[in-house]
Amino acid sequence: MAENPQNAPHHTGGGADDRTPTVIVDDVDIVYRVNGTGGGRGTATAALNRMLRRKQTEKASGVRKVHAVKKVSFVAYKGEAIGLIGTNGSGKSTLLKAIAGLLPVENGRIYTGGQPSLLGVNAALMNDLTGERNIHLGGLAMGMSREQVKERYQQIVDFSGINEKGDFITLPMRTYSSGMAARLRFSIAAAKDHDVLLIDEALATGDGRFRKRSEARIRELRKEAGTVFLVSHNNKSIRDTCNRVLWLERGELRMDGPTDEVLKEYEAFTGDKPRKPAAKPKPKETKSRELNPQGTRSQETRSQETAAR
Ligand SMILES: Nc1ncnc2c1ncn2[C@@H]1O[C@H](COP(=O)(O)OP(=O)(O)OP(=O)(O)O)[C@@H](O)[C@H]1O
Repeated sequence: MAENPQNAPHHTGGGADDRTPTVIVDDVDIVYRVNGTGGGRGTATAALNRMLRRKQTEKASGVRKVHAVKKVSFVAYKGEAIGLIGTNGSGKSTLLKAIAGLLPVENGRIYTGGQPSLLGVNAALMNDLTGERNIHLGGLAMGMSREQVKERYQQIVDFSGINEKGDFITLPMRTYSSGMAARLRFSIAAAKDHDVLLIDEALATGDGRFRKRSEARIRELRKEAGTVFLVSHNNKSIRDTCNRVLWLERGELRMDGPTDEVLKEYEAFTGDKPRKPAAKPKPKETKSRELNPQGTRSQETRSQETAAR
């Protein structure tokens, strides 16, 4: 990597002693452009005007910008498993895609050491091909040799658990449930040792047993000196697998640090678990209500109020 990691902001997470950086995200903005949000049509004169006034072209032709990631900076190191959390639409998947090189950045730079692999619930496998063929093609697409794929084939099938309920691996993927397909995708990706593995909600679709297996594999991948990024709304999965958490909110990096510290703040923010136990309600005071940061009452406050009635 060309950039000097000293220039990048310091983070409080950690665990890796050798501190070899694998991903550097330096002051990155990512902007989507959505076409066709304006009037769209118009007269030939209006079209000519748009062409002549280039500065106004985007607005006039109905292109709307969505600023999905704003001035985000961090450095990821070998051996780290980093959870990306944040409420819906906060920019987690967008940032992951940009690290994978699938989205351009508007400003700033992303440097990666090694090849990042994005494993998402939408990762492309061929629906009309059997699970077996998809394992072969997926393995080759990730850069494994034919021999390596052959060698690991059975391990992938066993890990996925696809054949636990019958010989499904020789059936086309379109006959799989969404959970089965997600398991196969994860199993293919996890068969390879990755420099940087990016996982987007893949664990959400598997059942409890599969999730445990996957979490164990993520820990293994960390030990094998890779870096794992995990986007998830399941705080338990993040707690069990990650040593560091980045919290994005409205596209901005709100917190970066050790898992427990960040999750504690995040849970207080979302109202999942209030930071402090709520004070005992005074029976006659019905007007004052504890609000969480979104302005909604927390579950606990509500049940205390109900109990007080
Ligand atoms: N293809 C797209 N075109 C335009 N805007 C998009 C596109 N994809 C995402 N966005 C917008 O970018 C912002 C961030 O979206 P993103 O999917 O990265 O959030 P997220 O944190 O992964 O959300 P979730 O937890 O719901 O999956 C949102 O405002 C979303 O509407």
